[in-house]
Amino acid sequence: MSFVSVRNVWQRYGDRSILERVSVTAEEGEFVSIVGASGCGKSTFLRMLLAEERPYKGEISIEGGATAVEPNRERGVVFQKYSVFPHLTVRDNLMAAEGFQTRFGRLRGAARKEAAARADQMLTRIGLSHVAQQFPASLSGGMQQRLAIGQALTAKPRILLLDEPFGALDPGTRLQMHDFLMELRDETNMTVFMVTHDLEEAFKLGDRVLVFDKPRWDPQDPNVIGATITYDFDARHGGMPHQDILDHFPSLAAG
Ligand SMILES: Nc1ncnc2c1ncn2[C@@H]1O[C@H](COP(=O)(O)OP(=O)(O)OP(=O)(O)O)[C@@H](O)[C@H]1O
Repeated sequence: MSFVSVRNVWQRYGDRSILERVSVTAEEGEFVSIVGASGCGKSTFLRMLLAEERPYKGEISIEGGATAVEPNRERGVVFQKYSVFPHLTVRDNLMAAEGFQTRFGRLRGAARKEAAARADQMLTRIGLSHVAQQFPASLSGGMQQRLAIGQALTAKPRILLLDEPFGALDPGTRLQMHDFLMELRDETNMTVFMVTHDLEEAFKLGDRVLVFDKPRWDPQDPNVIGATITYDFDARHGGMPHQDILDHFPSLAAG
């Protein structure tokens, strides 16, 4: 039995077909990168893994059970896009992520002190110690992204969903965050699904790279056919280099 199993999943909004016949499995600890043209349903796929929305058709299961009825951190699925709370300071955001791991969602006494120490360590690792007492809205886009990643990672989820997590970062910070993510992944054996528009990043970080694309076009009505997984590349052991993919799928370069 696979850790994550997606079986013949379809999604529609009104009369628009977004995804169709999506089937894929992932083992625990796998890092799955997802690429594809803009608007082809990659974020929709992540939202269904989170159980934020239900598929129109088909089934998604995690460890053999259905995904949660509602987004639920206790199930161990965390989406970096939604993790930051605007009414909490940067430091409290990291503390709050730890709180989700406790049964009652609140840390007390010694546990709180230890969580505070870990939050401070995380602040150093993501380079936000100097803004610990500020609110997220006062941070730059790149800093907000770092906070979201730090917060999602603090929860040590079993499944981490990342939607273009490094998009707003300068190249140096981006490389640092890559290293940081890989370190934490090794420590926790979490399973990661990451959407990115950067093919090089997809192949560098991923064990696999899934390509979402429309298998065919209806020129009369482009909305009638949804996207699906057209390729599932092995990115380890010298899997197909991303340059070759660019040659085959120039549309991916445009993102
Ligand atoms: N709740 C919704 N209701 C109606 N349409 C939606 C909804 N969510 C997404 N869509 C539409 O579904 C399509 C797929 O959106 P989605 O965000 O999943 O694509 P994406 O591949 O992640 O795109 P991008 O790479 O640009 O982020 C888009 O055309 C979007 O406008």
